[in-house]
Amino acid sequence: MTTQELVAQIHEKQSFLCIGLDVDLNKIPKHLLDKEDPIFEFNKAIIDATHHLAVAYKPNTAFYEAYGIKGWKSLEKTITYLNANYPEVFTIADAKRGDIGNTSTMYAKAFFEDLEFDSVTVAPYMGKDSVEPFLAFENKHTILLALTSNQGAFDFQTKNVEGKELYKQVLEVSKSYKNSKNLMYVVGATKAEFIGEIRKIIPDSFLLVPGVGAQGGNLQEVCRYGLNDQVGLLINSSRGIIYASDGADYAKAAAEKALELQKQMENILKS
Ligand SMILES: O=C(O)c1cc(=O)[nH]c(=O)n1[C@@H]1O[C@H](COP(=O)(O)O)[C@@H](O)[C@H]1O
Repeated sequence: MTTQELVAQIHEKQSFLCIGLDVDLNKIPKHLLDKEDPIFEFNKAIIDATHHLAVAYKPNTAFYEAYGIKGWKSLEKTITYLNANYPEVFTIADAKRGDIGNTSTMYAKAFFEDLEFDSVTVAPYMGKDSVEPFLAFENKHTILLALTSNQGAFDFQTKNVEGKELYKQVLEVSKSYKNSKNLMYVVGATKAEFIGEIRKIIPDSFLLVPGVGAQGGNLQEVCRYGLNDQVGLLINSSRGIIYASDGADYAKAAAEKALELQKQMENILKS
């Protein structure tokens, strides 16, 4: 998917919501556990109930890999279902990959060619030759971890390296990578006060912002600093939406939570 198509979808739905499909068998409604593929059944119902309110879906691959081959099958069924039924939505494989060049190419093939995701999250730690193999794929997007939502972000990411915080070095240096137009960046909603500085370095890039809902990030504050001419934000909520209810009404309850966020986004876009 091109960035222009993503932006058009945001305007049409008046939403820049990304729903995180982080499916934990201990948290989904008990009646689904009798089904052949409980994870896919859960995802399908959530997607069907929310696709008009969200512009992106982000399965975190850890929640699938944890269940071995069965989990990987559920992931494959989920992305195939999304691409077949809702081709307008932007899909993110939250896999946080990155390795030496030839290995990164294989990771990129796994998520872009085999599973046909639009994007994948990538860790910048191994540098240029670990990121560029992902960027080589046309109309696919590499979402680089810049400033993450967790407390451990302060261990390294905000440390001063040659006169500048490390996350700023990541932003600046990555702009020089080949095909850097295919880059987006992860910035945690819990780090909203940093977004103004981040926008000075990457005014035009899309930011994937996880951490609203369960982690306590504030949507209004993120938007105050993060919105740009083409909106430029994808706000992710996982647990806050998909586990709104653990009863038979789980999909309806998820849609209600998604609607709350979409309404706030619509108001922000109109103001
Ligand atoms: O790359 C991510 O998506 C990510 C980066 C980050 O800094 N913080 C963060 O929470 N995430 C992911 O975003 C999701 C957040 O889930 P909730 O806290 O349940 O909304 C999880 O899949 C996390 O792995």
